[in-house]
Amino acid sequence: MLALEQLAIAYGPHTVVKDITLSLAEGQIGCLVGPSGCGKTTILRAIAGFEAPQSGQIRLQGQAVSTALQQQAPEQRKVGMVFQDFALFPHLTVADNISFGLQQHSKAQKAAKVKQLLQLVGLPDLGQRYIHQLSGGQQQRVALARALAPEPKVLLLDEPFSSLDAEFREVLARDIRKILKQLQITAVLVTHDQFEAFAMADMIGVMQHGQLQQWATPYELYHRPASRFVADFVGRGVMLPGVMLDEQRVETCLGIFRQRYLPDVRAGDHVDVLIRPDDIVHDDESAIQATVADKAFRGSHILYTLALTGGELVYCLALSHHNHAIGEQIGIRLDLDHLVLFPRTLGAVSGLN
Ligand SMILES: Nc1ncnc2c1ncn2[C@@H]1O[C@H](COP(=O)(O)OP(=O)(O)OP(=O)(O)O)[C@@H](O)[C@H]1O
Repeated sequence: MLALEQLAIAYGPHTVVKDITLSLAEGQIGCLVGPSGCGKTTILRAIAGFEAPQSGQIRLQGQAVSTALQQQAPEQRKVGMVFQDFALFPHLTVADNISFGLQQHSKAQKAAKVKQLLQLVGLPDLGQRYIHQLSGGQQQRVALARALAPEPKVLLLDEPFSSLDAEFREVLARDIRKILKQLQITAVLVTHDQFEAFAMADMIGVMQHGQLQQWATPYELYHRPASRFVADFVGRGVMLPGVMLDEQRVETCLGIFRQRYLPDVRAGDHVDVLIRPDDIVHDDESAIQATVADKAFRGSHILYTLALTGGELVYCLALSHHNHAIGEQIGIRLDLDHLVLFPRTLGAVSGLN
């Protein structure tokens, strides 16, 4: 449905998007995450038709719409956009905002469309309100309805939730995902917030310096990060130092772990093993003791920061009835489903994020 093939985009002499290849099937939701300035918005603008490629191409429904030589005009692409600041018209009602892009439709068609979309975004009774009479979340739903009104094939969402409260964002992201899935719309979301990406996306692309580091499902990205950068950027975790005993076994201060297929490592190599908070299990029976250095209450869980006897810090996600005070010693064991490790290179830091 949407394919970016070896896409590069430059502003003057600076190539800010480099060799991006990714694709989404019809109805799939993709998400681009990465540090500020890594090129996420530039990619959205190129898909919408506002930036021309330096090389490579963009295909929509099999047809090349952007190449270095030719550009289909933005209004012919059937691509809708939802922005961070909503960009709604304050002097128009909700209904008029939604029907704004439907100039060629009759009054009755517009009214029917507005009614259907208000229903879809969960605001059936708010058509006659003005924008300032709505909450931030309601405004974002109106912005979504307005973008959906012309029935786009692809919807682009640029940090659509960033002005909303953190706890509310994930809920809205889930709701919007349901709406997009119901309509089978292909969408690309740009966000800084990985939890928003997890809540909404089928596929996530992690970008750094204009390049795509990994394009994978949220599960794969979290459990099988392709690089140290992705491991650091997505989810919490620490890198625990280890030494390879042979090509399949690594020794760490939490024990010896084994896996059959590991990257190119040999006996004696120094590595960093990625440990997620859910890999560390609180176990009173365990001989391995750790000291609670910090704790964060998360409702059903407590996220502990634990100091191991050698001083290394790890996270542990424990059910919240396992309530321990800072300074207390608790038993832990490592429950690794699979090993993610990276060869230790000069300058690599193992630490918390
Ligand atoms: N119109 C422009 N002219 C020149 N350089 C630009 C222009 N727009 C963006 N850039 C540069 O291109 C790079 C990528 O910008 P882009 O807005 O795509 O990043 P981003 O990942 O979306 O960042 P953020 O998360 O901060 O929004 C940045 O270095 C930015 O300064």
